[in-house]
Amino acid sequence: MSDETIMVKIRGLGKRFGQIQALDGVDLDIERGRIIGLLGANGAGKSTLLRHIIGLYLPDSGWCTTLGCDAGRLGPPELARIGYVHQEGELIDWMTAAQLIRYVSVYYPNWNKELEQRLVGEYEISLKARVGSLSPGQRQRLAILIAICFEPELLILDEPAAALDPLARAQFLDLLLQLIQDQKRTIVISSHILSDVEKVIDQAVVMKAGKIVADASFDALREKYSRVRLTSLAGPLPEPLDFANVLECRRNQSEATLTMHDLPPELIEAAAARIHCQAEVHPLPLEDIYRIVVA
Ligand SMILES: Nc1ncnc2c1ncn2[C@@H]1O[C@H](COP(=O)(O)OP(=O)(O)OP(=O)(O)O)[C@@H](O)[C@H]1O
Repeated sequence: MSDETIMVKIRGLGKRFGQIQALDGVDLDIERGRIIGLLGANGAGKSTLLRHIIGLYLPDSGWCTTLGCDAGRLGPPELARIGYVHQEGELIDWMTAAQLIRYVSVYYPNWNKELEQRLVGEYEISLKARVGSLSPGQRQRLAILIAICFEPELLILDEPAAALDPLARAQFLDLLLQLIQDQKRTIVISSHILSDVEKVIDQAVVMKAGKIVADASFDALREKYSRVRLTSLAGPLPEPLDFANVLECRRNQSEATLTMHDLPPELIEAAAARIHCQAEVHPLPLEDIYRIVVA
């Protein structure tokens, strides 16, 4: 794949904080135009990985290039193409929201004034309020506005929705969906709210104890895992059920719900017909896929 299409390339990345191996041999390619969900339990290494991508941390071993440049040496031209929103977003507290927006926007020739005005309205940002007086959710909205309005090619979102109320989260997801209409934009989003993430991502990267344990297109994961509801058409279900590739089974006399992997719907339906059952095959929600992958 040409380097033009790879926004971030990571090989053998390792980072230790004292006794803690926060990253342990991470390899990852992030392609242009993708929206990637970075998932993992608390302490899995997500924020540490994202901070390496933008050069805030330097690796102990391995390397990371971002926009074709060693991440530790990103300069103003590259940083002007990267947006970053994180949980502890540091904003300038003594300014009003309006002053902060103006202060940031002058640095960016691409600043999208129309998007700014739309987000100020949709997010109900009080322009006259001092940044330091805003609630965590209001600060988060302001941080999102600032990271998005200069139209970065690469947008790194570290738990961007953690402080948002359900309505603001839904608005934020809509906004992400609009942003990715632009095929050139790439978004990496870490979040624990998997029901949100699954609405927008097309690649899932799952971390556990500093390693990547899954890196796949979301479509491939949804093909790999399925939930099957079996209903007996004649008499009780056989005991045991003669099905391959079953990860979990809940059943009673006449119905069963199976979590399965690597079995196409045609084969599931054929196996169900052999035991006189009807099978409904559904994709597995991301939350369940995640549970299986990190087990
Ligand atoms: N600056 C630091 N100093 C010391 N330890 C750190 C530092 N940053 C991260 N760690 C440790 O590295 C590990 C990975 O942390 P990281 O913040 O990357 O995890 P995470 O997956 O983002 O977690 P969460 O979902 O809770 O945000 C944790 O054990 C954390 O305590």
